[in-house]
Amino acid sequence: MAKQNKKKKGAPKKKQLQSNFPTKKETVEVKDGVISYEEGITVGELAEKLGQTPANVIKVLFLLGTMVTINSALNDEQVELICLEYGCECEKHIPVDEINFENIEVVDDEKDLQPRCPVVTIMGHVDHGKTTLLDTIRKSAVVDGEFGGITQHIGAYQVEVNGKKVTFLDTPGHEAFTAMRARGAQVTDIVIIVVAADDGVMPQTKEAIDHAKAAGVPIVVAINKIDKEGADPERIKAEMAEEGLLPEEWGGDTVYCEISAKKKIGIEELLETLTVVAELADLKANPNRYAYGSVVEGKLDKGRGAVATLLVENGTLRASDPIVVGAAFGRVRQMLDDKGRVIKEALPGTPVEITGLNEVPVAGDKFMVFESEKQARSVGETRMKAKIEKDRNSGAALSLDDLYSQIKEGQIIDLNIIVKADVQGTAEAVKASLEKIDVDGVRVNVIRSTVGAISESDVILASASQAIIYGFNVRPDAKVRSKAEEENVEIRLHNVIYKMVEEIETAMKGMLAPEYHEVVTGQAEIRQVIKASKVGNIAGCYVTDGSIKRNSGIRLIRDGIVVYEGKLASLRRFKDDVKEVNSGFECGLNIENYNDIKEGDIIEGYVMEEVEKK
Ligand SMILES: Nc1nc2c(ncn2[C@@H]2O[C@H](COP(=O)(O)OP(=O)(O)OP(=O)(O)O)[C@@H](O)[C@H]2O)c(=O)[nH]1
Repeated sequence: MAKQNKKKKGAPKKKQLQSNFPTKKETVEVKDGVISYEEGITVGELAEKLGQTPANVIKVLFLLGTMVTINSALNDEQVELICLEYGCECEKHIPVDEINFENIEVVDDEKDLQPRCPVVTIMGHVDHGKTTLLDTIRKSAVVDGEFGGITQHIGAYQVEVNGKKVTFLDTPGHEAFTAMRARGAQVTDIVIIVVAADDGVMPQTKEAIDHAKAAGVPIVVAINKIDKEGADPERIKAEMAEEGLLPEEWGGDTVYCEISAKKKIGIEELLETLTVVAELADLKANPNRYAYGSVVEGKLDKGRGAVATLLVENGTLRASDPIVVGAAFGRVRQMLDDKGRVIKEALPGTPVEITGLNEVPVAGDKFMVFESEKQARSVGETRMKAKIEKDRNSGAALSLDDLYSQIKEGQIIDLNIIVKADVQGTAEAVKASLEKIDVDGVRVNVIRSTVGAISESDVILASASQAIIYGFNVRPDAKVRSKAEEENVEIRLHNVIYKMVEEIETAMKGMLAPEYHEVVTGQAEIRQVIKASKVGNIAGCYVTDGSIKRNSGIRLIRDGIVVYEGKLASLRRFKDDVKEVNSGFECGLNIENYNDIKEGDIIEGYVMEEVEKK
């Protein structure tokens, strides 16, 4: 026993981690003259596929300055070079299991399993006290003096009850729960259904019961607001019993706790009950494997880029792990726990916030850690392509300008739209407003509505489905803009929903005749921030694209998000005021009435040009 206690807790070394994928090799269809290979192919294996001796293959690489042996694993570039030498094409094969990792069934050996903490969701009718209960529990967990009581919102948090951890999903209500389940993510182990003692079983209480039952998870009923006058817990029990949740004391098997979330009555008992229910559920996981799990929340952060809250379901997640999350990929750059502390590893049942992904994933997406970054990248890219393919909406679409002429021709037109916004709420609001547009002959299809900067994958999807991209408080960078030009994809940028709707409606009615339209003149990158007492912060910039004009409008962009829109207060080269600075030159500038600039920010200049009426 003593020996066990001494055993170092936490995760084993990387080398000892188990893979999440079955080891059996798939049979791969062989095409003439094309060598199919998988990640980690060795010199010997490739030689055999090419019908060469390993010595020949070793020689090819030797002549290129690389020493290998028969058992060395080759990277993609080396495989390509060798195949080229023998006049063959090569094609990397990624096993289906890896691409569709949602479907793999990981089976752990009983001996590897260790108890893990439960994940709890709180559901119940409006105003019955879900949010108050979540807050009270969160605060109850903060030990005096610990981190000054600071907790950050990452979508989930953990508390400790008698030395055992319990994870709470921080989004009350069953919408989040259902959305996750609809995406195949069942992360909740226990559901607390909150019922107000002075109210009773209401429609959403019933819905919550249905959802919990459908998910097959244990239910704990929290009768809340027992401090209130008119509170009648016995009546609640009777009403809940009618819904099939017979209390233990009445001979059933549902545990009831009487609490006041506001007055902090019965909270400890409720938490203890959760640990007991969790123990009965015998929740276990294997920390000795590569991590996988689900996304609780995804967002685009102004300073940190794509940020995701992940819940580790099995395995151990560690900083710098190569990871695929939904269709995004990257390396876990920074990993924070729910208290905002940087951590190096996260065990099963733990919620963490990570950065380092190339796109923002959505709640319910699955994540999987891979053994190499290259593997993560190829799986991520394949999944992105598949996602684009899936999102692709058939049907002809068009640019806003020629919408009317097509409507006049009497065709029913599909106007495909991709919405990108800085926050989830806006993305949803924009999507909803667009879908409400009602003009004869036009069907508005929002084919993608996500949070994040406008990316190349959006342009590719737009090009494939002839869609228009609408950006809300987000901007394409120069690379994305040139890709859009190349693909003839229209990107329209707005920050007021009704104006966007108006624009589309007028276009539909054939009245789209903008007097002016915006032309981006160029972009500059802030390389240095110089503090000057009189005029505020001066941005030392390098013009990366086009030109920046003294009199133009400007936008300040940070990680693809517009943080400010306004005018320049000055534009200088060395000590002289200038009218324009071209690409490849440095300049100093400051923004009228705005000081919060940072190194790495992008200044985008634009002018309004009159458009000839057609
Ligand atoms: N007296 C009393 N009031 C409570 C208690 N718990 C919550 N309340 C109050 O009830 C109201 C609703 O509580 P919320 O926690 O916002 O309820 P909710 O279920 O999260 O509501 P929605 O987010 O709208 O679904 C608030 O005014 C709370 O202060 C309690 O134990 N006793």
